[in-house]
Amino acid sequence: MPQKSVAKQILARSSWERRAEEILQGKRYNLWDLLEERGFVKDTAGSRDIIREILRTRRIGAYVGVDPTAPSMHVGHLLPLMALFWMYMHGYGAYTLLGGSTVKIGDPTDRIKDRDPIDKADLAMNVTKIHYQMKNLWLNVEEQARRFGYEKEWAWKRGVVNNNAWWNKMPMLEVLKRAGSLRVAEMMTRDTVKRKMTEGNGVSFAEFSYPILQGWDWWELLRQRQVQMQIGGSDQYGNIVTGVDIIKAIIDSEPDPAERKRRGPRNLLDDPVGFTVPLLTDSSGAKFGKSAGNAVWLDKFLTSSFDLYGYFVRRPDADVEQLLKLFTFLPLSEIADIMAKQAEDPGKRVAHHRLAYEVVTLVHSEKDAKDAQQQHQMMYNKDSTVVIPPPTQTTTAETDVPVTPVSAVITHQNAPKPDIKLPRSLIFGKSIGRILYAAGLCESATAGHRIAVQKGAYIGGVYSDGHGSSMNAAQVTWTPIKLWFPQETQRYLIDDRLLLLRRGKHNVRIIEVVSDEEYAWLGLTYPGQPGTGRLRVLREMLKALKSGKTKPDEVKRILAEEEEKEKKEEEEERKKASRNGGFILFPKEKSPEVTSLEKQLKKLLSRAEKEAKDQEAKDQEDKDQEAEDQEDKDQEDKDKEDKDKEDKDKEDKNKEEGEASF
Ligand SMILES: Nc1ncnc2c1ncn2[C@@H]1O[C@H](COP(=O)(O)OP(=O)(O)OP(=O)(O)O)[C@@H](O)[C@H]1O
Ligand SMILES: N[C@@H](Cc1ccc(O)cc1)C(=O)O
Repeated sequence: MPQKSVAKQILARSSWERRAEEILQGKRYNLWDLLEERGFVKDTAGSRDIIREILRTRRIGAYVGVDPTAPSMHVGHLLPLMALFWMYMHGYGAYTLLGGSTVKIGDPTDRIKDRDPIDKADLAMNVTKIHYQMKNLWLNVEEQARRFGYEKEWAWKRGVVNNNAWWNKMPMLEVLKRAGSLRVAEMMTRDTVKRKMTEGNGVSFAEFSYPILQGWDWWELLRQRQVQMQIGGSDQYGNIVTGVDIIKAIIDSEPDPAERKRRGPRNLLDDPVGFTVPLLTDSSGAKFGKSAGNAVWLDKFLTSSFDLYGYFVRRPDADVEQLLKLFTFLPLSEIADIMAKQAEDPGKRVAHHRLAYEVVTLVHSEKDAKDAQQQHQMMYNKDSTVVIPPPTQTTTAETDVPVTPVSAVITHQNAPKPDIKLPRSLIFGKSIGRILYAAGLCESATAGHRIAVQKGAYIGGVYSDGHGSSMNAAQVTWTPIKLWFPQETQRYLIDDRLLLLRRGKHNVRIIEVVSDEEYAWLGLTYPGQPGTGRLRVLREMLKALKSGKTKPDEVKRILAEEEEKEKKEEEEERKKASRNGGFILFPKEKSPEVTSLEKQLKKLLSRAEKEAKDQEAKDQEDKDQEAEDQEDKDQEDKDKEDKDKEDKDKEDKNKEEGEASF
């Protein structure tokens, strides 16, 4: 090991020892106390005192595992993850494990019915999506740590691991040899096993083995990264306890005498430990998650920032304080201040808005949180003030706060789906640059080509050479995209319907390839679709004409302008293409929809023109008639006036004559 690294490690160790001492003297808090005070700890595997002591004295690692049974994690997952994030921010190793192998068996915990097997394309999609979701979440945690004043040190460690990494090459014999001494009687007493045997269709060998796989994962992480702790939802208690037993069995069966010597006699502080967090449930008490179909997803494509924000703003008043403790990094003293403000005017839901803001900031971004807050303010909250929090710079000591149970009311049911649909003709016939543009991974087809030349984008899956090479769906491999011929792209299709593209490190698109008919029927268009600009304009014009909002002349003018613009753009693209090395440019073609719309518009235009002319003539007729009527009326009035005057003159004259005769 290089000297510099050794020196750093010695420094990190001595600072940890100093810190342990300060905790002992009460100058610092123990992270375990923070986790308990905030309500994260439900059950423990290992005694609380031992766990507390382990956390004080050792910079251990911890992990939370997630099986990719859906293309996104949900708000329920965030609960054990928040405990893990706290550990990271206090200097412990923190890892999220993606169950690329365990998902193929499926955790039977708390289920009576068998899980439906997951198909290859869905698995590849889920693994990819959750992998990048975890990575992005970690980047956001990094930012939140800074925002809340936790200073990152060299020794902070975090990571995303897929259990494929060991299961793909693990001989069964090795598992049986090392973990085989585990007694099954204990495992037979687990609730899930008992219930499946009495109320369900029995327990399969694979299901029975699931906790062993999970326990072995933990062992691998302990061996490779000092992960001594596992965290999970409270349904995971049985698996965590079995994991502890498996690890002990594996250690006891160590065949290497040197390793046995190195380990020495078992020390309680070396034992694997774990804890479960309370389960986030819906109002009926059902676990909030995929299987119950009541999940609020963390993926923006499945639950928008606006909806995620809305979900937290709608939590019952009685839950909001506890949710602030569980789902935010706000110090308890600040939460107390927020709750005091909330009590002054509960109608303003200051605490709810702060909770929503913090969660969206962590899961999506601060900008998304600000936008969502503004939108909510505009839509629902016209005259109430919503607090946009200033960036927090410091933490304050955590204090004792009683824990209340959390109940969550579910308002959402979102079905998982790929990010985007694209038509077959594009994937099978167009250049990769156009596909990148269509997938929203760059701002133009030309930029897409440039990215391909510079190898800045990747395609997921395994290149099929046509000789039966198949992919391991739970392990997506990425190949740099080159400026290849269009036919090349289709070879990366998974199950003939899914394409995975990535630009840079984290920008991933999961594309479902559908037939052109389905695409047209759904009324979808993609950026750069031939004739799309025209299609949109034609549709708009047709609507405007039908509603009578726009005159035919105006429509003609707009159409001519649009045509001119398209011509210019095409010319520009052609020039750029030849400047950049002259890659293949596909001629723009008119789609059948454009042709049919043009026909409809033409018909409608000529009808509208005729109607406009008729209307004009009618208007003129009406005008003439009106003028005539007015003339007649004027004449009538004049005649009446003349007659009245004549009558009055006559009357006056008679009056004068009468007066004279008296
Ligand atoms: N509602 C929840 N509250 C707290 N923790 C949860 C919740 N849902 C999931 N978790 C925890 O997140 C981790 C990963 O869970 P998992 O991947 O099995 O998701 P899940 O939603 O429980 O899946 P499924 O519904 O398919 O069983 C586990 O530790 C699990 O206990
Ligand atoms: N069994 C866990 C997921 C998991 C998978 C593998 C692990 O090593 C840990 C956890 C669940 O279903 O919630």
